[in-house]
Amino acid sequence: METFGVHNQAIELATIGFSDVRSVRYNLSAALLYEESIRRGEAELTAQGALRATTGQHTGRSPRDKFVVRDENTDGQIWWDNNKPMSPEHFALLHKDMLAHAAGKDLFVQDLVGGADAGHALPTRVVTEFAWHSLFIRNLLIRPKAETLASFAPKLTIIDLPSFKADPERYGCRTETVIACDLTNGIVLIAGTSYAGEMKKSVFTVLNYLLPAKGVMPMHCSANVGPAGDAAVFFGLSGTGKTTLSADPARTLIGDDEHGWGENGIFNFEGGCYAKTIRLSAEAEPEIYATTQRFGTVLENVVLNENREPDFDDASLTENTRCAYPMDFIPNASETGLAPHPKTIIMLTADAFGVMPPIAKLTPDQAMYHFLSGYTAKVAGTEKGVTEPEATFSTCFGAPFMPRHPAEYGNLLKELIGRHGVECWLVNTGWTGGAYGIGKRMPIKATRALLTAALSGELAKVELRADPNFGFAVPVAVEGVDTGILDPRSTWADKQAYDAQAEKLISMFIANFAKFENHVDGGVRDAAPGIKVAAE
Ligand SMILES: Nc1ncnc2c1ncn2[C@@H]1O[C@H](COP(=O)(O)OP(=O)(O)O)[C@@H](O)[C@H]1O
Ligand SMILES: C=C(OP(=O)(O)O)C(=O)O
Ligand SMILES: [Mn+2]
Repeated sequence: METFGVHNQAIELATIGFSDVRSVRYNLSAALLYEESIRRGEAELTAQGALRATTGQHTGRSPRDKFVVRDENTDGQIWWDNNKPMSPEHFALLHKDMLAHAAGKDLFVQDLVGGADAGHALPTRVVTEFAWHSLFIRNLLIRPKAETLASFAPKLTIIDLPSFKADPERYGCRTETVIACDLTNGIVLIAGTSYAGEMKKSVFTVLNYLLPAKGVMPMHCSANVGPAGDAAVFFGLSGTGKTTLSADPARTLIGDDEHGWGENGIFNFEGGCYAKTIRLSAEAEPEIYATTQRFGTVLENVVLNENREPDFDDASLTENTRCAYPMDFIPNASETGLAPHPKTIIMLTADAFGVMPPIAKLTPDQAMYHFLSGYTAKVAGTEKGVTEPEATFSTCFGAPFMPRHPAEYGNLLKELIGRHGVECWLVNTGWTGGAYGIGKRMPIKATRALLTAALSGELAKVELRADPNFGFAVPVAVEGVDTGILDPRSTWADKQAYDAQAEKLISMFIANFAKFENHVDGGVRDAAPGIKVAAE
């Protein structure tokens, strides 16, 4: 077996079961990974110097193909209603067959870290079949200092072999795609998908399992910090604006997707960002746009024209086009990934029903209600004639990544919000002036202006009114923002249609929350929508 690159000789791949691999390239830099990716025909250079790859059939995550090994350690810890169990025997067989599948192949290894707080860091080794996956994960996670690589000791190993097709009969999985997590031994196996996001969200899943046991709250959120040390976190499901809104020239970016909240404040799990690029505009998102026009960034499923220039309006491969870049490609990004205890929590939702106001102040009970609900709405987007949005309730704003019961995360968050006196806001980045199909998406400019006012403390001083459906407090007027958009009902031409839509959304919230009723106290139950109206 030929090996290249600096690494810990004591834990070469040969020592962890890869006996017949042809070559292993450890910790290659971006330039070398570009050369390897292009030479192998995995990816192409863009006109501006980014590296572009496509992923074939899978252009997003495969949550239904994700499994957690059920053993005596995990059995009592995992929320099995939300996680699919895999037997240790099935996992061992899958592991063995994947090791055998690697025979004769050239593999790539990156030794990286998940978790910027040294006290909670998870050294992670990522073994990939594709050179471009090696660059992706090198961009996304924290790169340890070069001089530490020779003694690197991973606590998590990810084996990512997209060309391995899993046999459901043999491994107890669902399709030929599988993401199998052995939380006890720190091994994640990824097969049958080339979507690079699976790797980063696997690290997140493992940290979401490990950290609550240490009293640290893991969060599916972006984070930034103002000049006065006023940190903010932005919870939200995919597409709600975590990445877009955390890139703010007036604030230092901490991270765009995954953070922990521990005794010293908040810390990024990652060392890079993974932004959506569909219809990306230089005007609305200048910092993110700039990352796509340079060496080092990975473009995933972005269509290139004949001059190899990206066409961000082309959704022919997927709506979920992406770019992946290290943190320092964003000007004003933190070098440490650390920030003080947050002053503000923003819960983002993209309400395609157009019912929710663009911003609302939440009491701690309302914050807990909305955290456990995890509401957003999906739009069909590409399907013609589909005007009806689909509600999604994903608890903790990230159910696919949460191995433990939501009450564990909820209780941790509640305690931290109380202890640090955190202000909470709900922000709707979705539709205004009608539901999807009739109204339009909230202008990014308006959302940014409202966030700036909330984060500066200015919004806490303005007059607030209670939303008749949800009970939370909505600003009546905000300087620099069109007053009309603050009251969603007033933006609808047809008020009866608004009321009917609101009623529908409320009943979905109530039906969804039934499973949490016995896990929360009366205050949180009373934060449900509709209740206030009925009582008055
Ligand atoms: N008002 C808005 N706020 C935030 N994003 C918006 C808004 N309007 C449109 N968008 C678009 O929605 C998408 C939000 O995606 P992103 O920030 O990547 O979400 P997340 O990181 O939460 O998955 C981006 O493509 C952005 O351009
Ligand atoms: C990487 C992802 O996260 P997000 O969409 O929240 O940015 C994903 O869902 O694949
Ligand atoms: Mn994101």
